[in-house]
Amino acid sequence: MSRIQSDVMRELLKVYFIAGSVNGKKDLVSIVEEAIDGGVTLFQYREKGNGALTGDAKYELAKRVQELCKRKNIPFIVNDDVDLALELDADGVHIGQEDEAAASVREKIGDKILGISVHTLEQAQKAAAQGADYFGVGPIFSTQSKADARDAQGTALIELFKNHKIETPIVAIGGITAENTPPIIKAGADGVSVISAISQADSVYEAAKKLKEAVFQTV
Ligand SMILES: C=C1C=NC(C(F)(F)F)=NC1=N
Ligand SMILES: [Mg+2]
Repeated sequence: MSRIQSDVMRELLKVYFIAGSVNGKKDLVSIVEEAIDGGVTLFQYREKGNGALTGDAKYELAKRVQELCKRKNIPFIVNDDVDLALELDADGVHIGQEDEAAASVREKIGDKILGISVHTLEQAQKAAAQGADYFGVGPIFSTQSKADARDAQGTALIELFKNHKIETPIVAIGGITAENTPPIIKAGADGVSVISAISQADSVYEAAKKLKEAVFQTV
């Protein structure tokens, strides 16, 4: 296996759904199935926040969601927990600046997908040098999903990266909805990632479908 091509990565990032057991109104497997049927292109298992699962319960749920993603041909990414990603043979991991160093994660995961949250041009340049396959950039708008989120930054950082000819695929995150997606894509993001806009929707299927339309209708 070799590292993912950036044009393939850009396609996967179009509608990137992120969720764990605490984010939805019903069981995670049903939510993820509906989201994928609605048009989600990539899934990240992020088990975080009050009441988040740990240990065997976390492993069992992750395995069930991974099996669903396999059936639906959607890559399965694990947030933060590199050991869990390796145990499951997940398709990749996503890490933040305060998680394990990117170089050592790349060492452990081989050619799997490595996503890194970046908040400055310097962090982006460093992350690219350490083998990031994509950047998570945000929060674009204020978010309810991350207790320790930084201040909302709008699309400024996406535009800065594009002006500096950063080649690494970029997915925006933070308070994103179908309504506020067009300017994010226009600013140069390859896709949008969401938690609540899909996981908290009355119709998960419709929310995913609307988000996909918002991304693909923005030229
Ligand atoms: C904190 C995060 C920031 N960005 C992303 C992603 F959208 F995948 F890039 N995932 C996270 N868990
Ligand atoms: Mg993290």
